[in-house]
Amino acid sequence: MAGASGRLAWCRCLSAVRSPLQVVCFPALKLHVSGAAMRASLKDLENAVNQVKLLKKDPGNEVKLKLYALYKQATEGPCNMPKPGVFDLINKAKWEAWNALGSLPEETARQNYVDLVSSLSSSSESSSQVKPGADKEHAGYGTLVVTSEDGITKIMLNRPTRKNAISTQMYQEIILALKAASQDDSAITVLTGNGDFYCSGNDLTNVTDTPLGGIEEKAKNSTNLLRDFVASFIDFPKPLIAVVNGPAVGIAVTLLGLFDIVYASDRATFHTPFSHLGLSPEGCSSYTFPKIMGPTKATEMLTFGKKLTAREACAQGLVTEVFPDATFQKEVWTRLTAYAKLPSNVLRISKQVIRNREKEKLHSVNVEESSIIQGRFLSEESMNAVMNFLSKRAKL
Ligand SMILES: CCCCC/C=C/C(=O)SCCNC(=O)CCNC(=O)[C@H](O)C(C)(C)COP(=O)(O)OP(=O)(O)OC[C@H]1O[C@@H](n2cnc3c(N)ncnc32)[C@H](O)[C@@H]1OP(=O)(O)O
Repeated sequence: MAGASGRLAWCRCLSAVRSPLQVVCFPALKLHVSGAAMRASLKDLENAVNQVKLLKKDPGNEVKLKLYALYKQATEGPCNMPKPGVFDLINKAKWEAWNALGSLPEETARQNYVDLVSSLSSSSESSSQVKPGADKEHAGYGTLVVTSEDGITKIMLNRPTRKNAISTQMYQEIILALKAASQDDSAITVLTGNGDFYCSGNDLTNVTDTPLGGIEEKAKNSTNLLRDFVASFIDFPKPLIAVVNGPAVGIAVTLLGLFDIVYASDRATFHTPFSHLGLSPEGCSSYTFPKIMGPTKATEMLTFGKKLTAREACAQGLVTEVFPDATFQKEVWTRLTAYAKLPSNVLRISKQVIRNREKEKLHSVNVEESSIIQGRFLSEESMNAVMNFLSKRAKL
């Protein structure tokens, strides 16, 4: 079906995504998927394409890429183009957006396109009037988008082209964002990812900025950062909710044991390949995982790197509830908005009653895990694994 409609979409996107710089600079939008009945027709798709032209507000390049990818998937099926070269940034971004949809059925892509346009149209209509409670974006973050609205502070990991890998800057910004959220007047705090991944874990290029003190100093700095980062989750005083919008890897998975609720799209997977990377468990998972799922299931994940589907993770208690990807955002945010209306002081007290007696233990586990991993950072296995990834010889 790679006919005129496909070529039209390509041209449309070429004019929409003007420069790679804009892809980075436009603020990311919330992609609320409407819960409209499934099965948009071809006519609905055509109407939605026309509606895009009438939007009053530029939706930003992230959304345009998403629209492009959904349109291509809806009209041509899974990505059928060769990956563009590294310097062809615009076409590479488009290719990645389309390719990320994998084997999503054409009808689902069509429905998602129509839903996305309808959510953009309604937000574009209301954006001309400043209404109370409208999204308030917190300034000053380079790797996150942090917003507060309707009693919810949302911390969104925002490096979608790196699958939201956690760079050194992102570790530091998450610590700061959690600190700020712990003191703001929101009732609950949510961590989620922008794009098709929740988070691909530690950014493996973090090791490349070795300080003057050499790799020993690098290992020490990384360990201190890891310990402080995990401590900020242990100490977080209000309900902390993970909205796992896609695959999660490494530290993004282990930390889930410190969250109060974990909602996952059925597209999400949970993978902790520490042994493959020459590393040892962190994020207090050596303690929380055996408690959550029992020691043998924890060993399969943490020692042998077994990757779980969202449904498996839910059956094992790591995930609270799984939602179909097509309605994930709508269902989860509807539920969270209702939860956030409960009295915020009671939510805080309730969390602390449930969690506080474990806090001391968790801090001591964190210190112990961090000291063990410091040795692992310097091991030959770990360095080889990182080098293999960086030289593109290995992927999980
Ligand atoms: C403070 C220290 C803490 C230390 C504790 C360690 C904790 C951990 O989290 S261990 C786990 C670390 N994570 C990984 O090993 C994941 C590595 N990434 C991958 O295997 C894959 O990228 C993937 C499976 C996550 C996704 O594959 P795919 O869908 O095919 O997408 P790409 O590989 O093309 O990714 C796009 C782009 O993003 C780069 N990237 C993805 N993840 C990472 C990462 N974790 N670190 C650095 N870079 C990452 C990837 O290299 C691609 O870049 P380009 O090729 O330049 O486009």
